[in-house]
Amino acid sequence: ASTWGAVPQGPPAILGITEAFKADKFDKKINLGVGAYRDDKGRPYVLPSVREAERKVVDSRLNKEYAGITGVAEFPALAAKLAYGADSPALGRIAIAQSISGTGALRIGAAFLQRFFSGDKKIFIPTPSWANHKAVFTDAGLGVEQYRYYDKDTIGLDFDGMVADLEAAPRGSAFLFHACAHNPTGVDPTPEQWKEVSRIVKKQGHFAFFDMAYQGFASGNTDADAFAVRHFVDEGHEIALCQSFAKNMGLYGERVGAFSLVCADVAEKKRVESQLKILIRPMYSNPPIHGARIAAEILGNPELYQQWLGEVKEMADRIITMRALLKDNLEKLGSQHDWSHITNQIGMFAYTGMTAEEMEKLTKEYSVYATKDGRISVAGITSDNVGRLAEAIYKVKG
Ligand SMILES: Cc1[nH+]cc(COP(=O)(O)O)c(/C=N/[C@@H](CC(=O)O)C(=O)O)c1O
Repeated sequence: ASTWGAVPQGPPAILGITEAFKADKFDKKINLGVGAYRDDKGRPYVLPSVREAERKVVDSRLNKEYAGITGVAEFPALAAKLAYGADSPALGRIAIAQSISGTGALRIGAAFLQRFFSGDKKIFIPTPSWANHKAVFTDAGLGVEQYRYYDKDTIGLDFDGMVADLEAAPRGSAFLFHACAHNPTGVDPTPEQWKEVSRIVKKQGHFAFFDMAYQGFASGNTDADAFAVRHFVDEGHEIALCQSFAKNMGLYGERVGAFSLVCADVAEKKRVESQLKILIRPMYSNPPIHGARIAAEILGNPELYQQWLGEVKEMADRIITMRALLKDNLEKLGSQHDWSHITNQIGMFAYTGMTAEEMEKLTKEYSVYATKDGRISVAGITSDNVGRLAEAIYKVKG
């Protein structure tokens, strides 16, 4: 038999939708499957502040030497300031390493838990969660369990179910929380609900593991989007945090992110950071330098930082406007459904509440491409296609 004769064919990944979209010849086809921002003309968007920062980096004619294991020197501390707040008293006791974007941060965190977590080597993730979460944690050797999160009847948060599952889990369990812009539902806890979750997590001695892939991109305000993370730290939780700069800086393919652990004190932070290095070195040794230099240039340069804040708010505002336009168009067509979830939800995605069959019809009959779970990437909606999208949804669902 051949060397790899036993290797089975795997199922198509999420990117299967993009292939089908590309194959569709209809000139008014709409792609709502891709998890990346698009401008109002449906094009990928390179932020001007990123272009400017990149020009500065290139003009500085830096060498191409290895970064340290924890990344481009000035980047991690700047990423921590963005997430935790420049004036956070915790900054000095946070162990942090640059990562290969958000996925890489999740993988470092999963591997660290697998190696050092004192509780059960498993993590509770929301139902539903990002399609890749389960595989990242499982491949790192962690068990994965679910907690209730989305309520399909209200197309909102099943807060009572979430609380019940937090209470029912064994003391000292690890829980994954989406810090803002929950993927795929777009449904976030309110600040009041986050305060209640923090209280229960503390009471149960649970460990809070945050995935913050959309800071600034959700509400348009980097501080507002970091509320949950900062509240938990203020309440004394020693959290884990995964950051991605894919969406909020549009650095998708540059793979810029960070993984951090809030420690008890500086001595613990030093020990933890030493173990992060021991874990990262055999994983990929050290991270790519170009994207992190761009991000550090933006985060470290006051003018560029202000320019970037404006641009990330523009992206968030366009998403918010498209949500409102879609809801208005559906109502103008005479749809009797309550579509308020489309504008109540936040971030890149909207959970329409449509069934797999309805999503199938949207694709087959109207060339609207999206995942079967009813998730649409709002970034794929433009002023030009929102009318046709509303008509398609109205014809399929009424
Ligand atoms: C919640 C969440 N966490 C982490 C990531 C990883 O992003 P990275 O590019 O590694 O920084 C993504 C990406 N989500 C979109 C893209 C993808 O699936 O890869 C998506 O849901 O389409 C998330 O939605």
